[in-house]
Amino acid sequence: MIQIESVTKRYPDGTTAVDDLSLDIPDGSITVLVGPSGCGKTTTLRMVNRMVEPTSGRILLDGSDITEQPVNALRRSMGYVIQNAGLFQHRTIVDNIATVPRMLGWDRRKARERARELMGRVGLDEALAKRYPYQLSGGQQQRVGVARALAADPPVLLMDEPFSAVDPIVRKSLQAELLRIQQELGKTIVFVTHDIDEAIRIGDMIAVMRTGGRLAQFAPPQELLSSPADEFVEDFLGTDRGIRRLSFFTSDGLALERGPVVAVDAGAEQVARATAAGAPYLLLTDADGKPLGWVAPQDAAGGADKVAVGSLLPYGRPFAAGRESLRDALDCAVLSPTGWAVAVDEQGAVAGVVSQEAIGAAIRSAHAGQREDGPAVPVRTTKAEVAT
Ligand SMILES: Nc1ncnc2c1ncn2[C@@H]1O[C@H](COP(=O)(O)OP(=O)(O)OP(=O)(O)O)[C@@H](O)[C@H]1O
Repeated sequence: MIQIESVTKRYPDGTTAVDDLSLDIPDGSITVLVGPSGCGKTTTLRMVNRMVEPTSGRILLDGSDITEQPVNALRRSMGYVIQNAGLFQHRTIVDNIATVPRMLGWDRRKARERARELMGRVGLDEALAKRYPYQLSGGQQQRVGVARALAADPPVLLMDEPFSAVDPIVRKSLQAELLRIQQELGKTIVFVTHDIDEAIRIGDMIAVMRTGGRLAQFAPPQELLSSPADEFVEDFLGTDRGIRRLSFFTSDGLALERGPVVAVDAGAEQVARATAAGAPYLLLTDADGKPLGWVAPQDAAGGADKVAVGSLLPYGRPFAAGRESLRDALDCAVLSPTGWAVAVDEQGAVAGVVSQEAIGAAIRSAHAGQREDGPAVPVRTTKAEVAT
């Protein structure tokens, strides 16, 4: 655990960058420092690896004051990733990643082997190993930066706005990759960003800082969204926090209906049975159970096999039953022309359909459950999928 105890940093020009900050950063999870520009996030991160020394207070790593060990040893136990990756331009990708192992005295072959293994782990094609950084995209360079920080297998990763310079789609895939790596390797990650959406997507714990280097709130994302400590945090979270909070509720408990689902070769009798279930539309599926589209019951009364597939209403984006959140289910229902969301299993076959009203009821009961039981525990798989 990293414990930041009453730490203050005043720069020589009198700027107070961090003011009496105390934080317990748990092991094996992602803690995000978030806040407006200039609120002291980078200064805090750099005090953890002693690139900046506090004016007062102290920082403990596994119970020991970090000033008690040689600074080089401390930094070797902490990978460091920065915006734009900070790669060595004159070194190949594989040698960039092998930098720290080489510094630690590994022979070249072993260090390069490790580097190639890490390329796979961060989703880089091995064919890029011999290239130079300028021959890679921004997103690929950030992956190299993460691989380089992981090379000596440090227990701690410090990441300073690592994904800020890439476009939103690449950024989402880097976030998903980080969550996957975190699940596999269980590192203690301290991540700085000014983007609250990024913080909510990847953080297990989020420290919201305000200008002047003071802590506004330290809480898991779902608690931040449900109970912001004050107006500053509320404003910082933005207007749609109710919707975003739904990302933390699984779609597990949704009552999926199979009644209105009929195969494309269903005859008039089966259609009549499905119609009797009372849903305003029927969902037709192909021979593998995959969704084809919606049809009004009266238009299929002669049998689903008589309906032209081209005339079906589109089913929109289905959601993965149980694996995606209530937010995904609601999004699917809102975007569906019928107001019903389609749930699919891992093979993409229809698991059932669900109306906006039923999703609304599930949201109400999830909120009621949360009020009784305290903050909901985030579903990690859901979270990883949110980031993809
Ligand atoms: N070396 C320095 N000397 C003087 N003031 C500094 C120094 N480094 C940072 N500051 C000031 O300290 C405050 C906190 O800076 P810091 O970089 O930690 O903030 P930040 O939250 O990471 O900002 P950003 O999101 O813009 O990167 C700012 O007012 C900044 O101008």
